[in-house]
Amino acid sequence: MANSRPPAGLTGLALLNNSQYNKSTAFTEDERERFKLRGLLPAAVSSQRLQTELIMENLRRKAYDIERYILLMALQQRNERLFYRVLLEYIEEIMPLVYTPTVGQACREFAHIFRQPRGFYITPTDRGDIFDILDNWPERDVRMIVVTDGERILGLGDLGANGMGIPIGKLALYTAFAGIPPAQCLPVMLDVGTDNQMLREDPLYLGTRQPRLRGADYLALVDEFVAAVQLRYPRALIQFEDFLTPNAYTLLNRYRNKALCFNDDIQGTAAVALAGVFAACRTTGKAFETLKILFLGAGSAATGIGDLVQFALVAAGLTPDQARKRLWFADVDGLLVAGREGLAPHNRPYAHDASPAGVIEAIERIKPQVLIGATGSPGAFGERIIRTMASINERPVIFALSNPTERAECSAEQAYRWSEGRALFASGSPFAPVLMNGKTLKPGQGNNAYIFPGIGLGALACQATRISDEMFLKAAEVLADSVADDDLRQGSLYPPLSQLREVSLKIAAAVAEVAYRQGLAKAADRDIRIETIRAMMYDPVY
Ligand SMILES: O=C([O-])CC(=O)C(=O)O
Ligand SMILES: [Mg+2]
Repeated sequence: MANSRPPAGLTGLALLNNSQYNKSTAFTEDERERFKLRGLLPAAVSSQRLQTELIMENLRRKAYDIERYILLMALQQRNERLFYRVLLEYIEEIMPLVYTPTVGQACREFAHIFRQPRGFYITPTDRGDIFDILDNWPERDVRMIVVTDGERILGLGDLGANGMGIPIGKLALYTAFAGIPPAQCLPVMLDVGTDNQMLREDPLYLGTRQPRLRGADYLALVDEFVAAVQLRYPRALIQFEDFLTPNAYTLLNRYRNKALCFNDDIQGTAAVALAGVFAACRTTGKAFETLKILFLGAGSAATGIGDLVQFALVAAGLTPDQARKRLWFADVDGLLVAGREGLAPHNRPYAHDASPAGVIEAIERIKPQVLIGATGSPGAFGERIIRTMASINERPVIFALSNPTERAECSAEQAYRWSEGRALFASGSPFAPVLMNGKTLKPGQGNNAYIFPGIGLGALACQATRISDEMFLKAAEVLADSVADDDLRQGSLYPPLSQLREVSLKIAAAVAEVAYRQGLAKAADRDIRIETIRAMMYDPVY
């Protein structure tokens, strides 16, 4: 879908200041005449190609990634199509700047690098008015909403209203990889306060300067938000992002059967991890249903993966009980076993009858083929843990999923070094290839960016009414099947980022198919071929 001509009457400086239609120096002679731009631009007529190179030249001149982030956000504010063109053409270089890891730093410093508002902010004082104030948003056809309350931003903790960088970054990926038009995307910050004292004391902090709203008042605010969205934007999909675990589960369970929504950290991360496990089976030759998996971390990402793996094991023929018994969880205090005090509800199904054990002892006892970290705790995979995994597995599968890079459980280099290059390693944030014994090993990026754009696109394409577990399982299968044998040989369990748009399309078509099969699709036209969906996608070319 090419972005069309400016609406009648949008001319002159107003056109140059409109990020959706601005082409800046690339307006042709003819357009300059028609749109009253003569005199407002230097004489040379540029092209989007040349402008792309200009952006890259300026970007590479900067000394810090945070400066590059600021440059790219400014570009997004003034020339949307150029921003997305740059992102798509230089994806390996740009994605780590607008997404993890740099977006993590951008959130930390959000108030200090603030230039212009973007997205929609809701505070406790808006109680009772949310439907009305949503009318202030200029777009009438919002389809994709990413909302956070900032309490668990990546592995960085409570960043309050600074967390707005995350919905903005996720939606940029929705447009780039799923072709959701920017005008249909809405980033939302539920600014219910922060318990991060340092932020509240920062004079530049831009959020509500009060302790977090909790309990019934919190739920009432989120209820009102979801209801207001359903009324204002009945076709919109709500993606919950970076909520702290208890709220993440509470909200998912509260709305999943009432609204078109999902939680990316629970369900998106689960599907990307499951896809990595499927792909690893292709390398190791082990049957998926014979695997045992140990999770380090007992938050929403870890148990989200556990729940989807269990679902997949049952789909592969195991009973729920047999499936659960293959999955073990540990945290800093060791194995989560039955009878341990203070177990959260989402952990209980996986707290098996066993004696307590530290992580190393647990690995020796359980002999898992797969170790998955979602702890937010850097260095959680120390040398002994990796070596123990490597001593019991020819090809140990090691996922260090915490973000950003500085929070990863171990680095790619460590996983390879401590396993003599045998580990099948993936991480949530990018790591550079590693040279080991003359062979280049390319770690894959096991990030939910491989999943959520396709889920969203598929759901919107068929006007899904709900997002189901089957959709995530299917997405994981499609993603695993998209990994080329060559990539597997180099150690990557995921396709290269450059294939994200194609992968998202394949996932979207598969998700729409599942939706029809499950009676969860409203669109009358059942023509869900990839080409039909491709034709709906936003194309940032002028
Ligand atoms: O944003 C990312 O890179 C992945 C993610 O959802 C998280 O770490 O919370
Ligand atoms: Mg997240």
